[in-house]
Amino acid sequence: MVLTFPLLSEPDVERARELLEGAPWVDGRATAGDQAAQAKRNEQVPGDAPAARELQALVLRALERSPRFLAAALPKRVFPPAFNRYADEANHYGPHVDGAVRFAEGGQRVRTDLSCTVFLCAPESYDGGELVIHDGTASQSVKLPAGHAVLYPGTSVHEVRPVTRGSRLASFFWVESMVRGEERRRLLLELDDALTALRQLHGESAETVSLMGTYHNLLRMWADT
Ligand SMILES: O=C(O)CCC(=O)C(=O)O
Ligand SMILES: [Fe+2]
Repeated sequence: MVLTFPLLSEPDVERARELLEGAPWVDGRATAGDQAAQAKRNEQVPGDAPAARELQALVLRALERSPRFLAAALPKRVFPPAFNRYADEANHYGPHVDGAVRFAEGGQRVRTDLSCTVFLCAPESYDGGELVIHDGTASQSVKLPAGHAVLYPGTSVHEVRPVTRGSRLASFFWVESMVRGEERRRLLLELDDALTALRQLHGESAETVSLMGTYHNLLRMWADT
């Protein structure tokens, strides 16, 4: 499932762009595995740079307050958000898969059940730069307004198309979910969404309480906390 949703406020996006303008940038290949490094031509901010630290906190705060993210990802651990730029010669990331387990600073391991990109530039300000997610036989091309996020299966082959004008700034990170398995997460999200819609239509009732119980009992059965 590929899900898009607004995440960062306008002031957050502005602050992010301001910090990234003055941040140090290094070759993105430094953090890629062998296959991905061959496909990767972008730049990233080192994770320990002060700008990255402030921005990580900004993105994590927004994630904690996003009902859509919480309902879809059912997060157990979030890898510290990283920041990338595609422009000029370092302008694309060819088809690749993300490593199944990422090692964060301090030795924490995060299984990459879900991948997320938060777009930080207005789509009109650059050409190209679509994130293309290949899911079996179907492909989905995603280019979102500044501050919007896309959450997609960590299992997918994906790529960032060349940026041919301007530059594309983004935050990207991975999420280990409490619920293992895309299908289970999708069922829970569908149930959650249907329940919210039912409540809006008819208010709370014995039936919505009962369905709410079913949701939590499924989550209790599947969650690994
Ligand atoms: O820039 C993006 O949207 C995705 C980055 C990516 O796929 C990666 O760093 O593994
Ligand atoms: Fe990737």
